[in-house]
Amino acid sequence: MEAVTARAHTNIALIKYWGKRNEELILPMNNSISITLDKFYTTTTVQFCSCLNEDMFLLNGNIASKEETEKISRPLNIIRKLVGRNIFAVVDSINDVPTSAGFASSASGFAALAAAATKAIGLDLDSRELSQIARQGSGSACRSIYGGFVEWHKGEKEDGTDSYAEQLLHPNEWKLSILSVLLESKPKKILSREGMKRTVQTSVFYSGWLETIDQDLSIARHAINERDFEKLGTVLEKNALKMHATTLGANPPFMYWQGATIEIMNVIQELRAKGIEAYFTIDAGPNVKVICESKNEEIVYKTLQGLPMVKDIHTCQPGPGISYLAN
Ligand SMILES: O=C(O)C[C@@](O)(CF)CCOP(=O)(O)OP(=O)(O)O
Repeated sequence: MEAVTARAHTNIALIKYWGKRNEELILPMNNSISITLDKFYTTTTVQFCSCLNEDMFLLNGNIASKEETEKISRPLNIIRKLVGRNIFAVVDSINDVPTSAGFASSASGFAALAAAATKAIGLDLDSRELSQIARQGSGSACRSIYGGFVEWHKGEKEDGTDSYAEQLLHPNEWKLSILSVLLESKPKKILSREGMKRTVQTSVFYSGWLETIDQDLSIARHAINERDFEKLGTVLEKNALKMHATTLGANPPFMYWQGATIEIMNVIQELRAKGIEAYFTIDAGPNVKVICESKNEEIVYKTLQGLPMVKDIHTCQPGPGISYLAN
């Protein structure tokens, strides 16, 4: 069977996915909204062969660990079931996501895998169907199927057939700047999957997260529709702070922030006090992503660049959804 190569880009959540209602099917407790980025992506080539008796996974040129291979076999098993064939594949993934960029490559990785593997086995799925396969690799991956501004619908059904992502706005429609600020920090100990599980199960603040998430989503949708940056920035910063507040109420409590994280948060709020509109968001780690309109990108960059705790800054804009490359 022919090899197929697909590319998918990383995304950054503006309204966070934080908590599952179903761990096995990776179904979220709430909708989330993200921006797919232009700079960082994964390129994945998949080739099925009846000559194989298990999946083989090459990650950045090296044979992947058994654990990493098991992770990619999950979506491949779904694809095999769709076609009713027990056929295995060679998966060759290259992440153009420098670890210094402060982004996880799982979102772009599972989106590229879903796109390449379905085509390689002879399926021709639409984006919504692809997002449901990517979702079962890693939740946030479903959003990377699309470019620009994307919403992941949590769905209500137990089987997850109504939990998929769709595009809210094309990447060329709103040229925001996203600055990923890499800070001097110790490696993070609690991965997002474990962090959100502990939070859902034990956090006294998790009910507050769920009570206000629909309002955050509605504000964000309107802000994106109206290209109202102040409205979007305000809600995304609040949403990130609420997400991280839930971790403090977990048992045992935990915190992704480190000293440098809080220093950057203060710098951004001081910039706003001076009239430079910039907002921050933070995921499951100490690094900060700063969002501003392109007209302010340079002044925000220069403000951050000189700070002692800043190790690296990568500037992105909204980017494309999946694409297929010639082999
Ligand atoms: O991206 C967001 O909405 C917010 C987060 O990045 C954390 F801040 C969660 C990402 O979670 P993910 O890695 O997708 O978890 P999985 O489904 O357990 O693989």
